[in-house]
Amino acid sequence: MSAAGAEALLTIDGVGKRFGGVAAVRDVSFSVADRSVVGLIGPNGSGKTTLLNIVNGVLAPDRGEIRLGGSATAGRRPSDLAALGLARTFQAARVFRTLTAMQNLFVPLLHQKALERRAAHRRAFDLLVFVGLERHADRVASELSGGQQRLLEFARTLVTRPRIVLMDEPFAGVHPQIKATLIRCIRETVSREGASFLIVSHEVPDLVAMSDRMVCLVEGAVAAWGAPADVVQEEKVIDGYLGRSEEPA
Ligand SMILES: Nc1ncnc2c1ncn2[C@@H]1O[C@H](COP(=O)(O)OP(=O)(O)OP(=O)(O)O)[C@@H](O)[C@H]1O
Repeated sequence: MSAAGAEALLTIDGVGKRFGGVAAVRDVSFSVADRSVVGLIGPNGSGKTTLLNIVNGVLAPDRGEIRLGGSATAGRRPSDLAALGLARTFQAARVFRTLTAMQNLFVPLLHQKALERRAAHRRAFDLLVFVGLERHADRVASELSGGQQRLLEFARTLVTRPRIVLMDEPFAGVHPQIKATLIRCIRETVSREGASFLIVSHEVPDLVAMSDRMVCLVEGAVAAWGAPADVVQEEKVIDGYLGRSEEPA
């Protein structure tokens, strides 16, 4: 059995990626279990987004393997991986700006042929209620605040009932109240829908509080992996990312 674990939903095993002379990701292994939240931390330029892009199928790794639900993802395009249950949110929220909040959820639902119109409408509204945007159902997405667009983007990822959601900096620049809503929605999606999350964030205390496992990358390599409270106390994580607080003389 590899260090990354045998029964995980997502397994990242010995993955590496170079851009010319830069080793952006170096021999990275960890896993995301079913129904769990994994927090991914590390300083700027440590390879977090590159790793998400590899998991998502946007970039091909130079070495190593990724398995989703037991199947190797090599050679699969992002759309194939989405069909296998992988969803993603981005640093800048991606919504259909000219559609209303309701239409943002309803339109992708209609593409799921199994759902008839009335059922799609009900599910779209339920998702709006879930993220607390029901009062804004008829507002065009571009008129929503940045934080509200982030909640809408999150609701959109749930439309397909993903098994795992990759999130890149979901809390950056977001009002504390919206952040609290997002954290509640993430945890409830784990418990209600059985989904898992891999979340990149610099908001370390929030990530420690909400994650089941954490991994820290420093210069593209895993500096620590394990229980959040342990990871943030690792020497390599303190030296490479968090720094030390001033101690009284
Ligand atoms: N397309 C690319 N071409 C060349 N170098 C790249 C490319 N993408 C990323 N890099 C380099 O790879 C390294 C890792 O970058 P990456 O964006 O993955 O880090 P990050 O941890 O996500 O950073 P941040 O926290 O600032 O978003 C950096 O040195 C970056 O400059």
